[in-house]
Amino acid sequence: MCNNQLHQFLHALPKCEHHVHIEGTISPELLFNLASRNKISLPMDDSAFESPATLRARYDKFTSLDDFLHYYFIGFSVLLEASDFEALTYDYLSLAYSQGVHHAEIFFDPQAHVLRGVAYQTIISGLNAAKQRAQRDFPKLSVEFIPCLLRHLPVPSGHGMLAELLETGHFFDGTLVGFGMSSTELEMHPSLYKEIYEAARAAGVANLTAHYGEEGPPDYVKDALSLLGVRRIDHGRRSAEDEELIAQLADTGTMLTLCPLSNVVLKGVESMQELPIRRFLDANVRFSINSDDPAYFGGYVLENYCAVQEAFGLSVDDWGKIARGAITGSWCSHTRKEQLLKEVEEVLQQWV
Ligand code: HPA
Ligand SMILES: [Zn+2]
Repeated sequence: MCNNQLHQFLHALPKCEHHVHIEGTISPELLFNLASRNKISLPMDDSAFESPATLRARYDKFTSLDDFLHYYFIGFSVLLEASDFEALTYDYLSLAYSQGVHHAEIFFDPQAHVLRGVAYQTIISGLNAAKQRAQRDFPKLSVEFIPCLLRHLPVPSGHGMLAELLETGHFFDGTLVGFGMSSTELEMHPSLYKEIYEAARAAGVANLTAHYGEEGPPDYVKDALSLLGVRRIDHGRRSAEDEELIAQLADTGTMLTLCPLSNVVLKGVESMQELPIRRFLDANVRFSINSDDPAYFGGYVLENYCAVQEAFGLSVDDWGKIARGAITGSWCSHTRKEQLLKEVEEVLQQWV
């Protein structure tokens, strides 16, 4: 945990999380428990799966996004029942709330679950049950869900998943707040997904996002904006390498959902200090700070805030700018944004 004198302030500051994969919140202990309860066999030929301790030790040695994804997809194959998704989501929400998260937009990967025989309805009923329980228990918390397409699967499978999601009507009844895309990035150019995003837009899904600029070059971010019509970029870290793109992001108010600990653990950067946090702040690029896959990357939202503070020594004014930007970039109602902004201003006033 952060020893910096601003730790208490960062804890108290109402935070928005826009980039957490619910499947990335499974601890090694829970993973082994669920594997045993649901009779899912873990790979016998990988010594990392000998015990929770050996698995956790393997997480310290990730070499890249794809190296992590290999473990992430095996890890979430232990989720079977709606109650598994409910418990995972409720536990994440209670931990996030204890760290001062007041608005959470949670990713999940329906395509991979459906392909291994877990119905979309099973997943969503678990997520919804957790949301209802959390909103009852944590009155200052709002929760939204965003399904992500997976780029390592064939493009036609993505078309099929979008069609299934559209048929449920869940984009228009408050169940799903937007539509995203994740998984492997290099060589997965946005042009491959143009028709899928066009179909989503044509059906009336306005809140579109995609993971780009995590490992891929700034051109992927530019092309995601122009070809896919995304309103937000998940990660977007490498946008800082292109001055024109920085200006475009600032002018359009496009939010980047940065994941600092994730970038360090997956070796996108050698150290936290290499992240373009100061550059984005100075250029008025809106961003939020997020945990991505907290069970794998050594920290939830507050640990990410503290790590950024340790590396950059930001001021209360800087954090005010980050907090307001994250609220403005959230996918919630105008009224909810006003509430969140009020809560942030109350905390900021105590610290000026
Ligand atoms: O950081 C990520 N990047 C891409 N796909 C992912 N799926 C879970 N986490 C990630
Ligand atoms: Zn992610």
